[in-house]
Amino acid sequence: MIEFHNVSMSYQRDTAALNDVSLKVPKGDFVFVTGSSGAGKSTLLRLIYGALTPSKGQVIVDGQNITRLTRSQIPYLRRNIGVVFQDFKLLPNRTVLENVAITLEVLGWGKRDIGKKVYHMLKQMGLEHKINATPLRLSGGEQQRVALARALVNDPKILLADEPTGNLDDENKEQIISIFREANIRGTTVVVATHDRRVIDSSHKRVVRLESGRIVEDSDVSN
Ligand SMILES: Nc1ncnc2c1ncn2[C@@H]1O[C@H](COP(=O)(O)OP(=O)(O)OP(=O)(O)O)[C@@H](O)[C@H]1O
Repeated sequence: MIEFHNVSMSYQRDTAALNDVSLKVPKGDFVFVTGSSGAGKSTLLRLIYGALTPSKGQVIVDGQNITRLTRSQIPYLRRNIGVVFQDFKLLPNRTVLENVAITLEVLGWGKRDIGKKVYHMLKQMGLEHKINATPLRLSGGEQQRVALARALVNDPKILLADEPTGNLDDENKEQIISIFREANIRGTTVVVATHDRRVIDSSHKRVVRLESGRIVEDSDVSN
């Protein structure tokens, strides 16, 4: 589903954010990417959804070499990828319902189907009573669940999440991780960047550890 072949990425000359990274994430896998601040976790995720192109090497996502995609092809790649950003990136002046509906509007869904699907998704997230609230009136955990609902509402092939449990308490963390697990059981390939040791240890999933832009540990023996 996701393949990195000798990928290097430099934002500035002479400093590599990723250095000769090779990695395979098969369809249906669940992987934590960990490492200290600045290790390259966000860079690795950005390369998967085509926000960056590698300075060297190839990135293959869902059979497509993203290095070769034109700018106009990137939105088509992203239709299959749900992304949860470190800072949520919710639209502050839109309601919870509108924030989640955007994913389906972009895909051209009809209004009635959007309403049904979004309500169902928000109910699953325990947010049905907040559909008309705006994000600033929500707690951090609730905002995170709205961001997750937006990323998952179209059942994407891939879910990418950057530090999704950052400022959450244990109860909220557990809730977020179980949403990832359920999406994974439904067939979504999940890649989560986190430095949260407790979340990783309690999940018993594959762990890829980066240090200074290189993979220094991969718990998957087949890689
Ligand atoms: N937009 C940018 N311009 C220049 N350098 C950048 C940029 N984004 C990241 N970097 C550098 O690339 C390296 C990897 O950064 P990245 O954000 O991928 O790390 P990270 O592991 O996600 O860190 P964190 O846990 O703090 O989010 C760091 O040295 C960082 O300073």
